[in-house]
Amino acid sequence: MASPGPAGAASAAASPSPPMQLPSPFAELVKAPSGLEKIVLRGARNCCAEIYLYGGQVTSWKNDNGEELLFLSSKAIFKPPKAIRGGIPVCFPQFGTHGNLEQHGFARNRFWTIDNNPPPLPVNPAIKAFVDLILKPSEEDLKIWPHSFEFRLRVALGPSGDLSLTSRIRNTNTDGRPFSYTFAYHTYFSVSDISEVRVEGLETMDYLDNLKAKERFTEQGDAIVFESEVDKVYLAAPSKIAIIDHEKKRTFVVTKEGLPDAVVWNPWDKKAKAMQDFGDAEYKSMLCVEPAAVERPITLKPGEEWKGRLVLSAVPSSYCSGQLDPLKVLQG
Ligand SMILES: O=P(O)(O)OC[C@H]1O[C@@H](O)[C@H](O)[C@@H](O)[C@@H]1O
Repeated sequence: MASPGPAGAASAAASPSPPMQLPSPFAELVKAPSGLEKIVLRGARNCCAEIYLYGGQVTSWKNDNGEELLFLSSKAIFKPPKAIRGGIPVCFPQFGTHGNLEQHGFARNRFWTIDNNPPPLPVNPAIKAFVDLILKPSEEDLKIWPHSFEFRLRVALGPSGDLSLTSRIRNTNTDGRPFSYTFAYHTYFSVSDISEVRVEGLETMDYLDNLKAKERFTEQGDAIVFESEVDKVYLAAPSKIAIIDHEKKRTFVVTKEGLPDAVVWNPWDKKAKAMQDFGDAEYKSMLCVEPAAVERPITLKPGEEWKGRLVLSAVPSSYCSGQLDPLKVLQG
């Protein structure tokens, strides 16, 4: 019996193409109105997630009640070479301007394919909705970043609605050369009102301020609140960070593995207006908290593989009129 081919082959086939077989019966490949293909993962009740092959990018994550938890700009452009504004773009092999490549590297504006036969990954057997994607460099990519790699990304929706992204990057250079890269899961959270949001877990951390020529500072002892533009790379941040949305009475818990740093970004009003693919007032309803490896690039020798994981959960905040217990959120 013939095994299903890779998604790239399916998308290149003459239309109408037969429905693509995905390993999970809870995953479906559909064509978005833009013409781009996306995978829809369906979890319990109304939980679901959407992942575009373009950018290997998660663009939607909904909870039990079908409420959207990620921010996606109403002005997002679903057309290469522009990266999709919102969701979870993957920044690789460069975060920001930390190198000579285009801002945030090229993985976010390349077409990924479905990997129907990935190397085994230890998984929670309760996870039924998942998809594995893969990105390999094209001839053009090799001209701008002369390294051969395999980047495997698994996106999974857990039984309680948690969203996990697991990246495995392997150096497949055949000339014996190592390579180094920086990385981020550029996660855009949807929030009720940025002035009602605070971030816990980054207090007292050192950070590089992108608004001050990447100079190093130390954060004060209080939770982070937002009153103006923020663009900071927190160094050696803890593995759990909480984003508390008082108005929505919702807390996002961000758990990261293999990613020492965490970027916090909100463009605020002036920068929002300057961005073509972002609404003027949309800065009020989003916040980026991005597990990352920025300060110290990751180096892989040929044959070596790196793993970096992000798990997102959204829980009702116990906050009413008193203080939320940050330890409960961060440890619980
Ligand atoms: O507009 P882009 O390339 O998607 O980047 C958005 C922002 O992404 C953040 O991660 C960076 O820290 C910011 O400096 C940057 O402005």
